[in-house]
Amino acid sequence: MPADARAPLAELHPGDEIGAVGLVAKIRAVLRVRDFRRLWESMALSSFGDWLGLLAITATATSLVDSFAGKNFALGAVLLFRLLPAIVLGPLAGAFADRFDRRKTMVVADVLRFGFFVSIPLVDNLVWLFVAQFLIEAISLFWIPAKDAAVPNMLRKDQMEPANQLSLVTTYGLTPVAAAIVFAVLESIGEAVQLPTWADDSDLALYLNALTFLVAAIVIWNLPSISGRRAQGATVKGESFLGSLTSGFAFAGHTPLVRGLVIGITGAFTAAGVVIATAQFYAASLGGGGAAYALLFGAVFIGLGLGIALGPSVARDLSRERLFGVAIVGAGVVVLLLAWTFALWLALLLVVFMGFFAGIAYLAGFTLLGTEVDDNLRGRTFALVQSLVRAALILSLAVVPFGVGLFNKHTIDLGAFAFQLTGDRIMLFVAGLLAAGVGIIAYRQMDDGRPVPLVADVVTALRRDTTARRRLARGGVLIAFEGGEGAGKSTQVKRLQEWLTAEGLVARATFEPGATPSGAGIRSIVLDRAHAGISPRSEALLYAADRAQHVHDVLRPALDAGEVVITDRFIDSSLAYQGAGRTIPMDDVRGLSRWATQGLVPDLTVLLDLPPEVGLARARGRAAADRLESESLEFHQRVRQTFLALAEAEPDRYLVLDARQAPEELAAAVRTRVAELLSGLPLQTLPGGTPEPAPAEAAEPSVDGHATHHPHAQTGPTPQLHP
Ligand SMILES: Nc1ncnc2c1ncn2[C@@H]1O[C@H](COP(=O)(O)OP(=O)(O)OP(=O)(O)O)[C@@H](O)[C@H]1O
Ligand SMILES: Cc1cn([C@H]2C[C@H](O)[C@@H](COP(=O)(O)O)O2)c(=O)[nH]c1=O
Repeated sequence: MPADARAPLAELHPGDEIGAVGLVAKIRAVLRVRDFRRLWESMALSSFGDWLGLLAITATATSLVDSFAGKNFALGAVLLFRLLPAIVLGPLAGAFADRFDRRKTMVVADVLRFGFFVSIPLVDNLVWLFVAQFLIEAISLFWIPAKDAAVPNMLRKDQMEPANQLSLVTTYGLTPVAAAIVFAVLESIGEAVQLPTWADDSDLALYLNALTFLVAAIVIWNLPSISGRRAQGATVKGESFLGSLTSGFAFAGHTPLVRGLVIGITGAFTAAGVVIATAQFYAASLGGGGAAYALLFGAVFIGLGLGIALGPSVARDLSRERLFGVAIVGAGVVVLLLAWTFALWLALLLVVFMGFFAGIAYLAGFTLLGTEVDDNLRGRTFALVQSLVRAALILSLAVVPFGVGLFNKHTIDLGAFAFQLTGDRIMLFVAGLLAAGVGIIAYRQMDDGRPVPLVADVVTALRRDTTARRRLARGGVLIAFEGGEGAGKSTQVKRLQEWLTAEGLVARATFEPGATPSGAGIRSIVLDRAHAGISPRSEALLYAADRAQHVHDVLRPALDAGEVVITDRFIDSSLAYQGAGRTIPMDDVRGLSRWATQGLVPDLTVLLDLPPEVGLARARGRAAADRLESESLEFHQRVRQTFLALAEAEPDRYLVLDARQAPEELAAAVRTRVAELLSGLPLQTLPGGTPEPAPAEAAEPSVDGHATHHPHAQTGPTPQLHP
């Protein structure tokens, strides 16, 4: 077809799609947002301080008592005082974060934490240590929801997931390691050098920790964007503090998505508490003692890290609502398996998997809270979750030892196989059931009623099978025609569209390159013989750009509406012409096209195969040769061989026809195959199966530049087709 012979189908739409970009690039992009970067830096500093503080406080607490029991009591009390305030103060802190200037809340909290941390070594007394610890935790409860609620205002919705990945890896991966190293260094300095009494033992670590909060306060003070609209004062007009507290609870209770998240997160943390509380008994039962315990502990963190880092890309196509429930159920199933595992190596492997699922669920839940909850309720929602999480942890840590003691040891004799059933394993089993149960409940609460069955959704998402996913989502059908010059593609596309329309289906004919206004510009560049100097790579990029716009403006909307879309050329043309013709590595061309189309693959590709000399002669009978038609015969032979090789690699998805046959014969063969393909699919049908007055109308663009849906069309089962 001549370079300028095609009419544009749709106007350029200004919205840009975000492509599949690597995690590092996404994180870099997030860090380029100045205010988020500063907040992240200060959060990293505070988190480092927190871990250092925990190490220093536990060391100080145990150093302040002498007996073994006393040391254990002091250690337990430190952890209890860390968790306790959240239960009482968490919801209040959330209402505070939603009502008042979040920046001021965070700065005041950091300054107070600085003061209390400095006071611990100065007062040097166990009771004050507990009091200070309680107060620091209580203050942190105001800082955390203010920060969590502020972040979504700094970033785009699609940036929340990488931002959370970065925050979680920083808080649970980088800063604890850094804190442990610094703590060890400070401890050895304390041992090597004679220090004054106000700076001995773990005091240096506590002072350094205090300093981190002061620096964080200064950084946050200089970030006015954290305040947002709250800079002008309280924003919840006409609502008392108590009122906003209760409306926060009501929101969480009555919004299925949030209810599902709260149930899922709380249940998962209860189960996590059980796993933590039984870990030492379990490690002992594996015969590994303290070393096994340390290994299991490390394995959880490896799993968590992998889940947080890789989860979003592994399950890229799955909705986060579904991913959340599925991941909790996954973690629960692994815990159930752990309860019956007696080999250390297997237990370690399962624990990595458990951490992996837990990491995915945590990231998905946290991201959903940030993206789906309105700014004016976000603080309360985050705070409610953190209170429940801590309460769940305390409860399971307190109750589980009784459960373990209660069941004690029983030997189960199955004749050929006897094993010991211990309380810790029974508790683990209960934890697994609990996690799987809450995962299912959360999934049910949060499911948005999409018609795609869960298992098929998960399997196709993991396989990246976009075609199957489109089918599952009751999307339309994409048919591509491929072949060399003059093979008869345009002729067959037109015939097929006319037949489908006569059969009562909404069928859209389109083409590449040039089906959009910007694509038309690209078409005239790539096909104009005057542009002889275009390099192969730039040619490949031009075709990919045309395709990206084509998918965005024409193919996607039409497929989403359930139409049958027939395109004259698609990805295979790039592989054949730019890959084989221009000898660009196939994988590069494939990657480029995949990126441009976001993985869109035709349901059927009809290859009209013709010796290039015949096709070129046909094309030349029609118009003067364009830039690509003017290429050598060897070039066109490579193109033909590549088309054939692509079809050979996937015979089920291709229909290869000898294009030397008469147009009618070809059209009949195409109809037979398409009738088979469409049989029973729910597609857009014309009212009463009435044929369209003019076939081209179905492909008319709307005024906003997007493909239109036929005004009277409806989605229904495909009528019996008559090939
Ligand atoms: N089966 C056929 N046998 C003989 N001639 C045909 C056949 N199909 C189409 N033609 C003729 O060959 C020419 C090219 O056909 P058509 O435009 O459909 O091919 P095309 O593959 O779309 O070409 P291009 O790749 O240049 O866009 C037209 O003149 C058309 O009438
Ligand atoms: C999509 C696509 C096309 N080409 C080439 C193939 C043809 O020579 C022209 C298009 O002309 P037609 O008359 O519309 O068939 O462009 C290509 O090289 N790479 C592609 O991806």
